[in-house]
Amino acid sequence: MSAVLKLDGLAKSFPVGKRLLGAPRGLVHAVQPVDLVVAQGETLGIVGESGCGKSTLARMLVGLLPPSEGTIEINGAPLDNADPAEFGKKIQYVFQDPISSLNPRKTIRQVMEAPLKRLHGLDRAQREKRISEIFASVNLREEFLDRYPHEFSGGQAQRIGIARALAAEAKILILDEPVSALDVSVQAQVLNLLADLKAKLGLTYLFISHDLAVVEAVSDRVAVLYFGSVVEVGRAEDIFRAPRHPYTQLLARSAPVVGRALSAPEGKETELPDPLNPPAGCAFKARCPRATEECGQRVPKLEGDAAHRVACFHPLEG
Ligand SMILES: Nc1ncnc2c1ncn2[C@@H]1O[C@H](COP(=O)(O)OP(=O)(O)OP(=O)(O)O)[C@@H](O)[C@H]1O
Repeated sequence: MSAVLKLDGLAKSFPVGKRLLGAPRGLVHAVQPVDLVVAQGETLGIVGESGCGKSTLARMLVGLLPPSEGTIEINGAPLDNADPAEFGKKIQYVFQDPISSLNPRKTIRQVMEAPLKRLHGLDRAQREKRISEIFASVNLREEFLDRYPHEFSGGQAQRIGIARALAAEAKILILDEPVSALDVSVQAQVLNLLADLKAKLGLTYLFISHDLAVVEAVSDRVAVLYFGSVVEVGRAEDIFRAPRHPYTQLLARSAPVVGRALSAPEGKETELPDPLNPPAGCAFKARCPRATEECGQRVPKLEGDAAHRVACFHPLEG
């Protein structure tokens, strides 16, 4: 497996309750040190409930947030946080709601031209040619180029979001809930388009979603996030059919229907722990049917073979 993306101890904490002078009142550990390797051409799904750190992880990966710790490597070279253009050529972000991520006063042509000028220094004729090619590849008509973001339906807007990401010529796309805001019929079209583009252009995807059915359908492997940590990672079919972490099992049971959002699973407690006062030991123990005293004493490490790793002292048989 050739690793195209490698995260080493990548973590983010936010100081909260900052006083004018002096130290903050506390730290929210939004993402605890994460180690992950993504292979060339792979789709890695990232699932977890609201608040588990998905967006924070995604924003670090595209250089929108500096990590507190750890490194991001692409093809063996660490990314330099101080050089956003370099980031942009390697990793791009596709937002859940592309319309609100676009400047409402810019035409789609201006939106598309920006990365071609800034990242690749193309002249006008080269830009026009490239935009035509990209628009054809995402099945958008060129007459759309002179319109403004609000003039598009959800599905068209998401194609524009994808087209903009492709303009940077990055080979890794972070897809953050890319179809969650779309009707189910349009979701399928956008997912098919993403699959075609991946095959044609040799892309690698990180697909973030709280919709387990979608993640299962598109992912080769899946990482399950809980309270800022990866608690299980493995092949998609193993994660959903033979989960080893009790949290993954609860998730899989709580979202059996296509398109159904991942709701807080039923357990002893349904709340995530307080991020300002994280519990000792395993963060899932208060909700876990298998918890023992040991779980309150130490934090379980992500262990297992390369194909399937789980952070649990009492994993299921799978
Ligand atoms: N700028 C910030 N300052 C303080 N805390 C933050 C900040 N951004 C995120 N957090 C906290 O970090 C944790 C992870 O948030 P994050 O938005 O990454 O989760 P998420 O899984 O993407 O949730 P959602 O699906 O609701 O977007 C949460 O406890 C959140 O409150």
